[in-house]
Amino acid sequence: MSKPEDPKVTTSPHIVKEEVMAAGKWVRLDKTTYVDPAGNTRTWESVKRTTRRTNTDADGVGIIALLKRTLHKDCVVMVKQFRPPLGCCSLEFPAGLIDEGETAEVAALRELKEETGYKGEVVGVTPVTCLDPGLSNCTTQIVLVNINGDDVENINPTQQLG
Ligand SMILES: Nc1nc(=O)[nH]c2c1ncn2[C@H]1C[C@H](O)[C@@H](COP(=O)(O)OP(=O)(O)O)O1
Repeated sequence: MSKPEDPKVTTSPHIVKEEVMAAGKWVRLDKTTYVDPAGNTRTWESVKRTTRRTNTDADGVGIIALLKRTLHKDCVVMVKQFRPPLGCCSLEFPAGLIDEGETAEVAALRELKEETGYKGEVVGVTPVTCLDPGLSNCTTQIVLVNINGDDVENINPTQQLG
């Protein structure tokens, strides 16, 4: 039993090792062994994407795109798509993985064009965020984009999905 005069043990939490439990083409499941802040060695089941590019901290981008047109209220552009992990359609911000050599800004404009047909202009980018850190190290940057809806290129936008 510790006595009041005992020095308090402090530990910087850290990873000890990661073992692959299952691996697919897009994601893998790791057993992560780590030391917690109290100094206890524990394990955690962690999901990781296999596709993260070199020289980037973010796996993907989410795009908040504002469609601006003369004599119209501004609209936020959303996409509806079937999401296999959910087993149903999801209404969501346009999004996608960052390709090799792309910045978050470049990836955002490419994904916006592919998913909505709109040509946009980047007006802001967030730092890297992790949306579900208890499950996965998957990270995202949110990119803010304006779309000039009066531009002739944006009058009849067409998805360009592969
Ligand atoms: N977790 C995934 N499982 C898959 O079987 N396939 C996946 C996963 N994540 C991405 N992909 C595939 C699906 C697309 O062909 C490409 C690009 O995806 P992304 O850029 O993320 O675009 P969205 O489908 O709009 O998210 O990767």
